Amino acid sequence: MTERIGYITRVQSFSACHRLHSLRLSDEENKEVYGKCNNPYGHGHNYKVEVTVRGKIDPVTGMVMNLTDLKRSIEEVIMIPLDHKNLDKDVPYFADVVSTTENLAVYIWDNMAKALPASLLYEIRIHETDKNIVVYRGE
Ligand SMILES: Nc1nc2c(c(=O)[nH]1)N=C([C@H](O)[C@H](O)COP(=O)(O)OP(=O)(O)OP(=O)(O)O)CN2
Ligand SMILES: [Zn+2]
Repeated sequence: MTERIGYITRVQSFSACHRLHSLRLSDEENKEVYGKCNNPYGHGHNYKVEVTVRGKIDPVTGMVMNLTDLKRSIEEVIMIPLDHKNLDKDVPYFADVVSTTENLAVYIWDNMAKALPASLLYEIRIHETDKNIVVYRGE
């Protein structure tokens, strides 16, 4: 029987605040690079994350993986550590990593890759706003 490859995606929203500020730049350089997003009071987003896995459609179960299991991993990797948090202060990873959406995608990728069966994770897509979207595929 021909092997069929499928892609399945689960979408999860969460809210968090952050400030763009690099410890490797001076205060002046931070203002120059990040502009209003370097404001010391920070700002918030309603992030929308799409987690996509790629794999063989099992001929017996009809699934690439059970979406209920994907939902559980997303809860552990995204919702518990990130929802209603200050990314820079509450998430140790961002103590010395700038909380850009690119770096947030890398953080989610690394932790989802550990939580899912080997090689299933295909893509993390984050909508930071309606207009700003970041994609990371583990490269
Ligand atoms: N490469 C990146 N650039 C920027 C990031 C980022 O994560 N990666 N983040 C920001 C800010 O955090 C900020 O969230 C951008 O918000 P804002 O400019 O308000 O968003 P919009 O572009 O959607 O707003 P409009 O003014 O309505 O166009 C900045 N850069
Ligand atoms: Zn922001």
